[in-house]
Amino acid sequence: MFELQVSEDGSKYRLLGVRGLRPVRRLPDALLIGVKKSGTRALLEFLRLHPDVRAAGSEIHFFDRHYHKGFNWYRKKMPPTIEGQVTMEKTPSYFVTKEVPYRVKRMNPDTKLLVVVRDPVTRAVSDYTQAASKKNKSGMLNFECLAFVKDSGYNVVDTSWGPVRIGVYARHLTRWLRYFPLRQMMFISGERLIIDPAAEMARVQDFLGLKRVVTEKHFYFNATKGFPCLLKSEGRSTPHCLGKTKGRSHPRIDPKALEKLREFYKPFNLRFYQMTGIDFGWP
Ligand SMILES: Nc1ncnc2c1ncn2[C@@H]1O[C@H](COP(=O)(O)OS(=O)(=O)O)[C@@H](OP(=O)(O)O)[C@H]1O
Repeated sequence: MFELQVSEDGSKYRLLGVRGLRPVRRLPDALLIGVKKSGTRALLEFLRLHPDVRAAGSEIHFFDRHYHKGFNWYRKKMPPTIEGQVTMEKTPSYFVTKEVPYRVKRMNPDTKLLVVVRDPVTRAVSDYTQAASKKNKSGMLNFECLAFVKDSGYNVVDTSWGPVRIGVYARHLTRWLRYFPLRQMMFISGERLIIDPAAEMARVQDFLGLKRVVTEKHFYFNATKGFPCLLKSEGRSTPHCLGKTKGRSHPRIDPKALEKLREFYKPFNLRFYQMTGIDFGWP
């Protein structure tokens, strides 16, 4: 029951003690790969309530931006864990970045992959709302101008615009399925995560092989915020909600533009339902 660990330079051996009792930084067992603006922060915060889950707090962007720094750099960004605990990281851009599936497979072909998805139309509006909140408002075109090709009268969707492109989930998933079997991926409805977080958490904990510790007793619905919030969590004795950048009010968008965007997404959504075997029920 003693563990030998190779030191950083690979030359010396050190006796660590009883296997698994000393917390060490490990590469993630599970990744929350997306999708941006679908509820990824909420899911990660809910998972962190579990004593057997340890997750990096911020988005590390290893597989899309820092890959050249190597796996050891990435490992050092992870929280220390003891054996049996699940190490996690979330970076929502992983789902839509071409190179990422291959790189994750190289790290560990058994990595479990979690994907939160939300109606791509509201997701696009949420993405736009975030971008607009960062810019000075006068410098930002309105949603309708950005989502459609100029002078097309809402008839041609601009698929090169990030907030639109990200929502074509079937296309991104096709890439992941070249490297990972579907059974290694779990899809979580962003809508259900708001309506019934405990039920979604039960499924997620099962998928990760964890005891169902996070249950309805951890949540309450905060009517002012309009979202489920947490009754208690590690290091906090008082109830709290996610920050004010989560659950922003969205601008009014021309209903005709929204309708056209819904039409655009329909075949991709149906394809996504077929691929995952889940009907997400988006209008
Ligand atoms: N419990 C709870 N509290 C607050 N917000 C919640 C919650 N559950 C899901 N959501 C939805 O999460 C949306 C933000 O998604 P992400 O966390 O994935 O955004 S990000 O990609 O990390 O920026 C955010 O989008 P907006 O409503 O557009 O701000 C929320 O709708």
